[in-house]
Amino acid sequence: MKTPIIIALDFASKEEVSRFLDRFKGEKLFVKVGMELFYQEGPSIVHDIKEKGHQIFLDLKLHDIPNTVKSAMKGLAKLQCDLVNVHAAGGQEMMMAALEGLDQGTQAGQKRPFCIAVTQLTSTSEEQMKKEQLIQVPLEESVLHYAKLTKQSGLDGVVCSTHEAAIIRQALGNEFLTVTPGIRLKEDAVGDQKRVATPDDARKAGVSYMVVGRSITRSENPVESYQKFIQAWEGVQL
Ligand SMILES: O=c1ccn([C@@H]2O[C@H](COP(=O)(O)O)[C@@H](O)[C@H]2O)c(=O)[nH]1
Repeated sequence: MKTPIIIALDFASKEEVSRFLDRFKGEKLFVKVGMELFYQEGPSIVHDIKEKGHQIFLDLKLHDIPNTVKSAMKGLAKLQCDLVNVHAAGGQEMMMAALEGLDQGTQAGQKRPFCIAVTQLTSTSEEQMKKEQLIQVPLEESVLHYAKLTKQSGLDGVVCSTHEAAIIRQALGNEFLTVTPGIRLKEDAVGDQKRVATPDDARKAGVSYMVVGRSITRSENPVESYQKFIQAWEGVQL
């Protein structure tokens, strides 16, 4: 079975990443490199992690004018990650430009990375969205709207919370990826996340991948915590 978990490597240095990955003793993982790590270490961190045989989601959430996003994606394609992303709020023209950049930057014989779009961040509540973004529809409707726009733009899926994953699959099909952060075991601290769910909820909603960060990376025993998440996904009572 493919791993249902993407581990968010929210570390500040490659040494911390190395120490963390070494604990898994060669097990092949799907990991996420986000802004914190990429801005500290640059593209070499992607090469280092790929060399160890792990799959990579490069989570830089591009959001700029179409021409800038296209050029940035052309460069990022050369890193040969498995998954990259943009913000759907950047609009259809920007998302299409992201794909064009990826196509142009992908070398012959290589596979273009999957490209997904962030709908509403899992740290955003409906109340915040209405007050701060002035979007006066239910949050689920806003997420579904962005997901439809993402699909129309030709992208491969979205980042959303587990709570919206089932309606997105229903509307846009099982092939359209739903990648869901905000995953916690019942006993875990929620922190800054607003739309959280358990691995069991995520499996029932049919999500493609769960993203888990601090519950694994800040755990005293990350390997054991990772296994707990897999078991919880499989419906094992912990
Ligand atoms: O809507 C989003 C988009 C991305 N993220 C990222 O996922 C992880 C979650 O980490 P936790 O420690 O499990 O909360 C983090 O890297 C975020 O940048 C997200 O949380 N929500």
